[in-house]
Amino acid sequence: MRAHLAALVCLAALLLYPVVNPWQPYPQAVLLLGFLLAIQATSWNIISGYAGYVSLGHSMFLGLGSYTVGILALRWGVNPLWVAPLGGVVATVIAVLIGSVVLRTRGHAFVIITIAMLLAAQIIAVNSRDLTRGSDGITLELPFWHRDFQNIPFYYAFLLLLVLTVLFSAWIRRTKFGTGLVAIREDEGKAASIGVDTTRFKVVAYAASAFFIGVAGGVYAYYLTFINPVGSFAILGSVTIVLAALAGGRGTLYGPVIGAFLVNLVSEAATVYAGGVQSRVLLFGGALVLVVVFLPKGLLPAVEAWWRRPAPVEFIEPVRVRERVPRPPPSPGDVLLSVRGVSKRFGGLVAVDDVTLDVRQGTITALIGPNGSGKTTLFNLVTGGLPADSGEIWFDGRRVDGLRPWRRCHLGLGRSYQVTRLFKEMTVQENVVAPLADSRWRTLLSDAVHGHEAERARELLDLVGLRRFAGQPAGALSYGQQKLVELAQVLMLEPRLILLDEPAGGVNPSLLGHLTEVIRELNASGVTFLVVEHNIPLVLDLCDPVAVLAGGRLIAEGPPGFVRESPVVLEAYLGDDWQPAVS
Ligand SMILES: Nc1ncnc2c1ncn2[C@@H]1O[C@H](COP(=O)(O)OP(=O)(O)OP(=O)(O)O)[C@@H](O)[C@H]1O
Repeated sequence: MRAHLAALVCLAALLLYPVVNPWQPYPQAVLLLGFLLAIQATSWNIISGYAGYVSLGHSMFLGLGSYTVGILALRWGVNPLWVAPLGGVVATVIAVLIGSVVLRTRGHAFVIITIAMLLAAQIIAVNSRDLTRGSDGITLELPFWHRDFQNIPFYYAFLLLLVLTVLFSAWIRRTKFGTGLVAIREDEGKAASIGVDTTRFKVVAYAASAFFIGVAGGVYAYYLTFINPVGSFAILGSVTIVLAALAGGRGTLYGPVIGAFLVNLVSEAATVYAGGVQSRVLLFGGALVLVVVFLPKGLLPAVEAWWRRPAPVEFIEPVRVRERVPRPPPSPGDVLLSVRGVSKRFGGLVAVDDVTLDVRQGTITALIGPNGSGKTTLFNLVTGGLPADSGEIWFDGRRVDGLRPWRRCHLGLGRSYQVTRLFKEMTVQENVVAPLADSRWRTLLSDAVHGHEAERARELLDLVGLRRFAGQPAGALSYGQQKLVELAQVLMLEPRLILLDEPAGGVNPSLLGHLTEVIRELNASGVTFLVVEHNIPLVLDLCDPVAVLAGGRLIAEGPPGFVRESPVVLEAYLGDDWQPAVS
C-alpha cells in the first residue's frame, strides 16, 4: 500500500515537472529516456522476472516498433505517433511466433536464442533495403507541434505509456495467470503438475512483454526522427534493460522502474563525464557483475527486507480440523485409474516392469514396497512427469498416457510429492491459489488475491487448519505444515484422484494424526486416494486395498489383512519378524 502511495506521489511530481519547469529541455530529456527504459524493464519483467525466462534480446521489440512506424511513414506518409500502437501489435505477433518455437524448451536455450533473434533482426534490417533502406536508415518528419513545445509531448507520451505498462504488469501479477508465471519460475515441473499449461503461459507472457515496448519503439522513432539497423537492434540496449530490472528488483512491480531511473542516470553521467558509449559498456558490464554478486534480488527487495523484518512464524501447537460429522468411507465403485502393462527403463535399469494396477473409485489404495521398487516412478508415469516406455494408463474411462501433465490434472488427477515442492517464495495462500483446474481464459484472468479463488484457498487452508499462516512465505513453515499446505494446494484442483507420495514422511505425530483425519474426511466426501507410504501401521489402518511393488513388479495386491500375512510380501518387504505397532 505504501509503495502504491509513493508511486502516486512520484507520478504527480513527474506530471507537474514540465509545467513548473518548462524551459529545461535537458532534464526533461533525461527523464523521458528514463521512462523509455522503465517501460522496457517493466515489460521484460513479465517474462523474465515473473516467469524467470531471461531474455537478452528484448530491445529487438523496440527496434520492431520503430521500424513498423518508420516504414509506414515512409510508404504512406502517416504520422508515426498515430500508428505507434501498430508497432506494439507487430512486436507482439513476432513474439508469439518466436515464443511458440523457442519456449517449448526449458532453460538456457531461450537466453541464447533471444540474442540470436536480436542479431538476426539487425541483419534482416540491413539487407531488406527495399523496405528499410538498409544501413542508410529511415529519416522521419519533424514533430508536427510548434518548436516552443520542445519535447514536452514526447515526455507525456512516454509517461503515459509507462503508467499503462506498470498497470498492465500489476494486473498480470494479481491474476491466476501471474501466479502461474511465478510458479513456472520457481519450479516448472511442479507448475505443470498443478495444472499450469507451461508452454502457453510462457508464450503469452513473452507476447505480453513485447507489446508496450513495440508501442514505445514507434514513439521513440518519431522522437529521434531517424532509425537505422545498428541503433535500433543494439545489444547494449538489451543489456541496459536487464541491468535496470536486476538492479531494481526482478520479479517486483516497481523494482524495474526504480532500476531504470538509476541506470539511466549512470548512463547520462557516463556520456557527460566519461566519453559515452565505450565507457558505458564497461560501466554496465561492471555494474551487472556487482548487482549479481551483492544484490542478487535487487535494490527494492533488499530495502524491503531491511525495512520490514518478518515477524517470526509461530510454530505449531496441534491445529484443529474444522468440526465434522464422521461418515463411513464410501463403498468401492468403478475403476477410476487403470494402469495396464506399464514399464519404464532408465538405461539398463527396469524401474517399473509391466505393472497392471486398478484403483477403484472411493478407495484409499496403498502402494507399498522397499526403497527403489519403483513407486515414485509409477506416480510420475501416471501424472505425466515421465513418459512410459510401454503400456497404457486410463483415467475415468479415458486414455491419458499421451497427455501433458496439466491436461491430466484438468481431468481430475492431483498429486503431492515425497519431498514437498511448494513455491517457497510465494505466500501460503498464493501457493494454494496457484493450481488451475482448467485453462479457460476466464479462470486464468481471475483474481488470485481477492474474489472467489482466493476465498476458496482460504477455505482449504481452514480445512487443513493453517488459515492463520495464509500470509506467511511457504518456506517459513515447518515440514509437516508444508505437507498440509501441499495437500490444500492439490485440493484446489477439486481432483477425483489424489496421489500422495509418502504423506507421513518427516511429519511429527500430532500433525500426522491431523493429516490422516483430513484424508479420511476427504475420502468420505468422495475423493479417491492412491498413497505411497513406508509407515506400515498407518497404511494398514488407513488404506484398503494395498498393492505391493518389489523390483519394479507388482508382487501382491489385496486387503490389508491379506498383504500383512502374505509370505511373498514378508520376504520381499516387511521381513519375517515384522510385527504391527498398531493393529
Ligand atoms: N530419473 C531417473 N533416472 C535414473 N534412475 C532413476 C530415475 N528415477 C528413479 N530411478 C531409479 O529407479 C528406481 C526406482 O526409483 P523410485 O524412486 O521410483 O523408487 P521408490 O520405490 O519410490 O523408492 P523410495 O521408497 O526410496 O522413494 C531406483 O533404482 C531409482 O534409482
